[in-house]
Amino acid sequence: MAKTGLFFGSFNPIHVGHMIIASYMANYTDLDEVWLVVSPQNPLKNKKGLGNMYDRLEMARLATEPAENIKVSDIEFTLPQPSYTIDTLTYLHEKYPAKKFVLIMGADNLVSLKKWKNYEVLLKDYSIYVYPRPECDIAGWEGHPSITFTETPQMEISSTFIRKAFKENKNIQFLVSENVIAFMDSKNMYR
Ligand SMILES: Nc1ncnc2c1ncn2[C@@H]1O[C@H](COP(=O)(O)OP(=O)(O)OP(=O)(O)O)[C@@H](O)[C@H]1O
Ligand SMILES: O=C(O)c1ccc[n+]([C@@H]2O[C@H](COP(=O)([O-])O)[C@@H](O)[C@H]2O)c1
Repeated sequence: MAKTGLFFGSFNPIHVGHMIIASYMANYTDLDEVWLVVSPQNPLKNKKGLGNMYDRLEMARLATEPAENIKVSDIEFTLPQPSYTIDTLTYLHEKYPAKKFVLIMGADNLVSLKKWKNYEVLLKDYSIYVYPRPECDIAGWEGHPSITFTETPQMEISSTFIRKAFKENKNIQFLVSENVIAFMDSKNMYR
């Protein structure tokens, strides 16, 4: 059964930090592929400054185009908003019965997982691959049967940083793919 890792995010825009994680999970774990699931709106985040979801999807597609085992998904675009991960997983499970879905998340998300909708069901029914984030205390989660801690390399960068830098006309050449920068320019995004 194909094992597919799901990496959820706003990707506003996608940056090298996201790409390192997707690439590590797709090539250095037992996952066969990774899907970047573009969230129309994160249930715990403010909508202000959020780029159009189709533009965010296109940027994620452009950035991952060269990687055969990384794909992008717009599955949450048609589901009720804000998108709760458990609802998306349930939907995907029904739509793709031949795939085994694994949730990918940062240690920062693990710390707040108990605030997520139906997190007990999520932990009971799905495996979660966790990548490290600085200063995140994962105490209490060690040895949990559904959780695998990975040694994903870390790159401290955020989309917020990228949007600000781009607005100020600073160089983001090695932080965002060239074709994504061209797309942001052509659409006059984040200015
Ligand atoms: N540099 C990074 N290293 C590891 N994980 C990251 C990094 N940046 C973001 N993530 C994680 O990737 C997922 C998707 O991120 P998201 O699209 O919300 O980006 P972000 O860079 O945190 O955005 P923003 O700055 O707009 O809040 C989240 O779980 C987030 O914690
Ligand atoms: O399901 C939930 O209750 C829930 C609560 C917060 C976040 N999420 C998911 O986690 C993803 C990453 O969140 P964040 O805050 O680290 O960007 C986000 O895109 C959502 O899909 C999900």
